[in-house]
Amino acid sequence: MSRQRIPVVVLAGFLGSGKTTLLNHLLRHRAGNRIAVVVNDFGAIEIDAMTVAGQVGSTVSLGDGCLCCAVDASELDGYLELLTKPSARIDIIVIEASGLAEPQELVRMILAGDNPRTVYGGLVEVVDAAEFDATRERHPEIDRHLAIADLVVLNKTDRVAEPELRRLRATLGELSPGTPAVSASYGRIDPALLFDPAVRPAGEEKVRQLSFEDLLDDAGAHDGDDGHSSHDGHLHAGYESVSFTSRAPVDPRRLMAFLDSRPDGLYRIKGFVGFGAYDAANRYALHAVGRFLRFHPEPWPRDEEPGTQLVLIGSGIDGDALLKELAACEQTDPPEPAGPGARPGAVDDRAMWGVLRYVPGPSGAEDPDRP
Ligand SMILES: Nc1nc2c(ncn2[C@@H]2O[C@H](COP(=O)(O)OP(=O)(O)OP(=O)(O)O)[C@@H](O)[C@H]2O)c(=O)[nH]1
Repeated sequence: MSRQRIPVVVLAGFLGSGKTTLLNHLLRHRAGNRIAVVVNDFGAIEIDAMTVAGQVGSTVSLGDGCLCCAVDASELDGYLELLTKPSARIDIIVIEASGLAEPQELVRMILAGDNPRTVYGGLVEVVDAAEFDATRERHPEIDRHLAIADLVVLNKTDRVAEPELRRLRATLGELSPGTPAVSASYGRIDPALLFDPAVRPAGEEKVRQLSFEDLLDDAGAHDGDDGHSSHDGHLHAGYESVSFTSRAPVDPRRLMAFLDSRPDGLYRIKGFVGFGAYDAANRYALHAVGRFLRFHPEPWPRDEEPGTQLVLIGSGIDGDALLKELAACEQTDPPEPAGPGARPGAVDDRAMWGVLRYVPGPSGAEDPDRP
């Protein structure tokens, strides 16, 4: 089976919105993952959490200044090359955009990069609930950042009363239509929004030292997350996850119609799709984050029966309705035959065109949905 691509997540937000706090939270709750962080300044990152765990092998500091100014695309590619060396065994890369950096530039660089081991993992925009109006006045460009975000984290909700939060959520909904927004205090979002628990070879798990994370997890059983009270919100609050499994082949046109009209709030879709006779040799790894979508065909593993397995994650989504819509994508009729002159039994290739549009080419396809 081919090695999974490493998601590169961009973490953005204005000065003091809580990016570092959120990053530290992810580092402590990384579910066995090795996270590489690319930051301007290590000052506030809990290096202890990384070194005691001994699981974050590679970290790169970009020196002072705005990330986008400091790094051109070829330099960023170089860092990503380093961090994605198989020997580093990194599972996810988080790039913290400095307060003033234009996240759009960074996202473009990642999408334009030609590293076959990475995949865009989404732009997470952290918003300070208490300072949102003032920040918007000083930095109107925040509207632009929100418009291209894949996930909005409305942070510091502990500092704002519920009616005000409702107003903020409504404003975010207008500025970033369709983008899921999760509320948080101290950046405590569920890491499952961004990455999956690591699946490691059995031997490797045995040699893993007791990590800081394990200790925190033990403490968490008594004290609640991060030592804060557990009364102010369960980690899983604010989003929903549903799984779809089917042995029936999926109709490519129907699936594309479903994906093209995927509902507001559906943040991630991941898994594998089988298109039956339309491509019997391959399964298609599906990776969607926000409006970004990719398919990666790969041969079916020898011991695996063809089928489709997808996980959908979002906030404010109707899980049952989504599962019904996916079930309606199953092929009910025999595949359309190819036109006259084709070999007997051949199916109509055109059915797959919509899917193939999202398969990266040899030079790494630009996302058709991005400006
Ligand atoms: N009350 C409250 N304070 C928070 C929350 N999240 C972060 N803070 C505090 O806000 C301050 C700024 O948080 P950081 O995580 O450093 O913010 P940042 O976005 O990384 O800041 P820069 O790196 O300066 O852009 C710190 O003092 C945090 O402890 C929250 O949800 N509630």
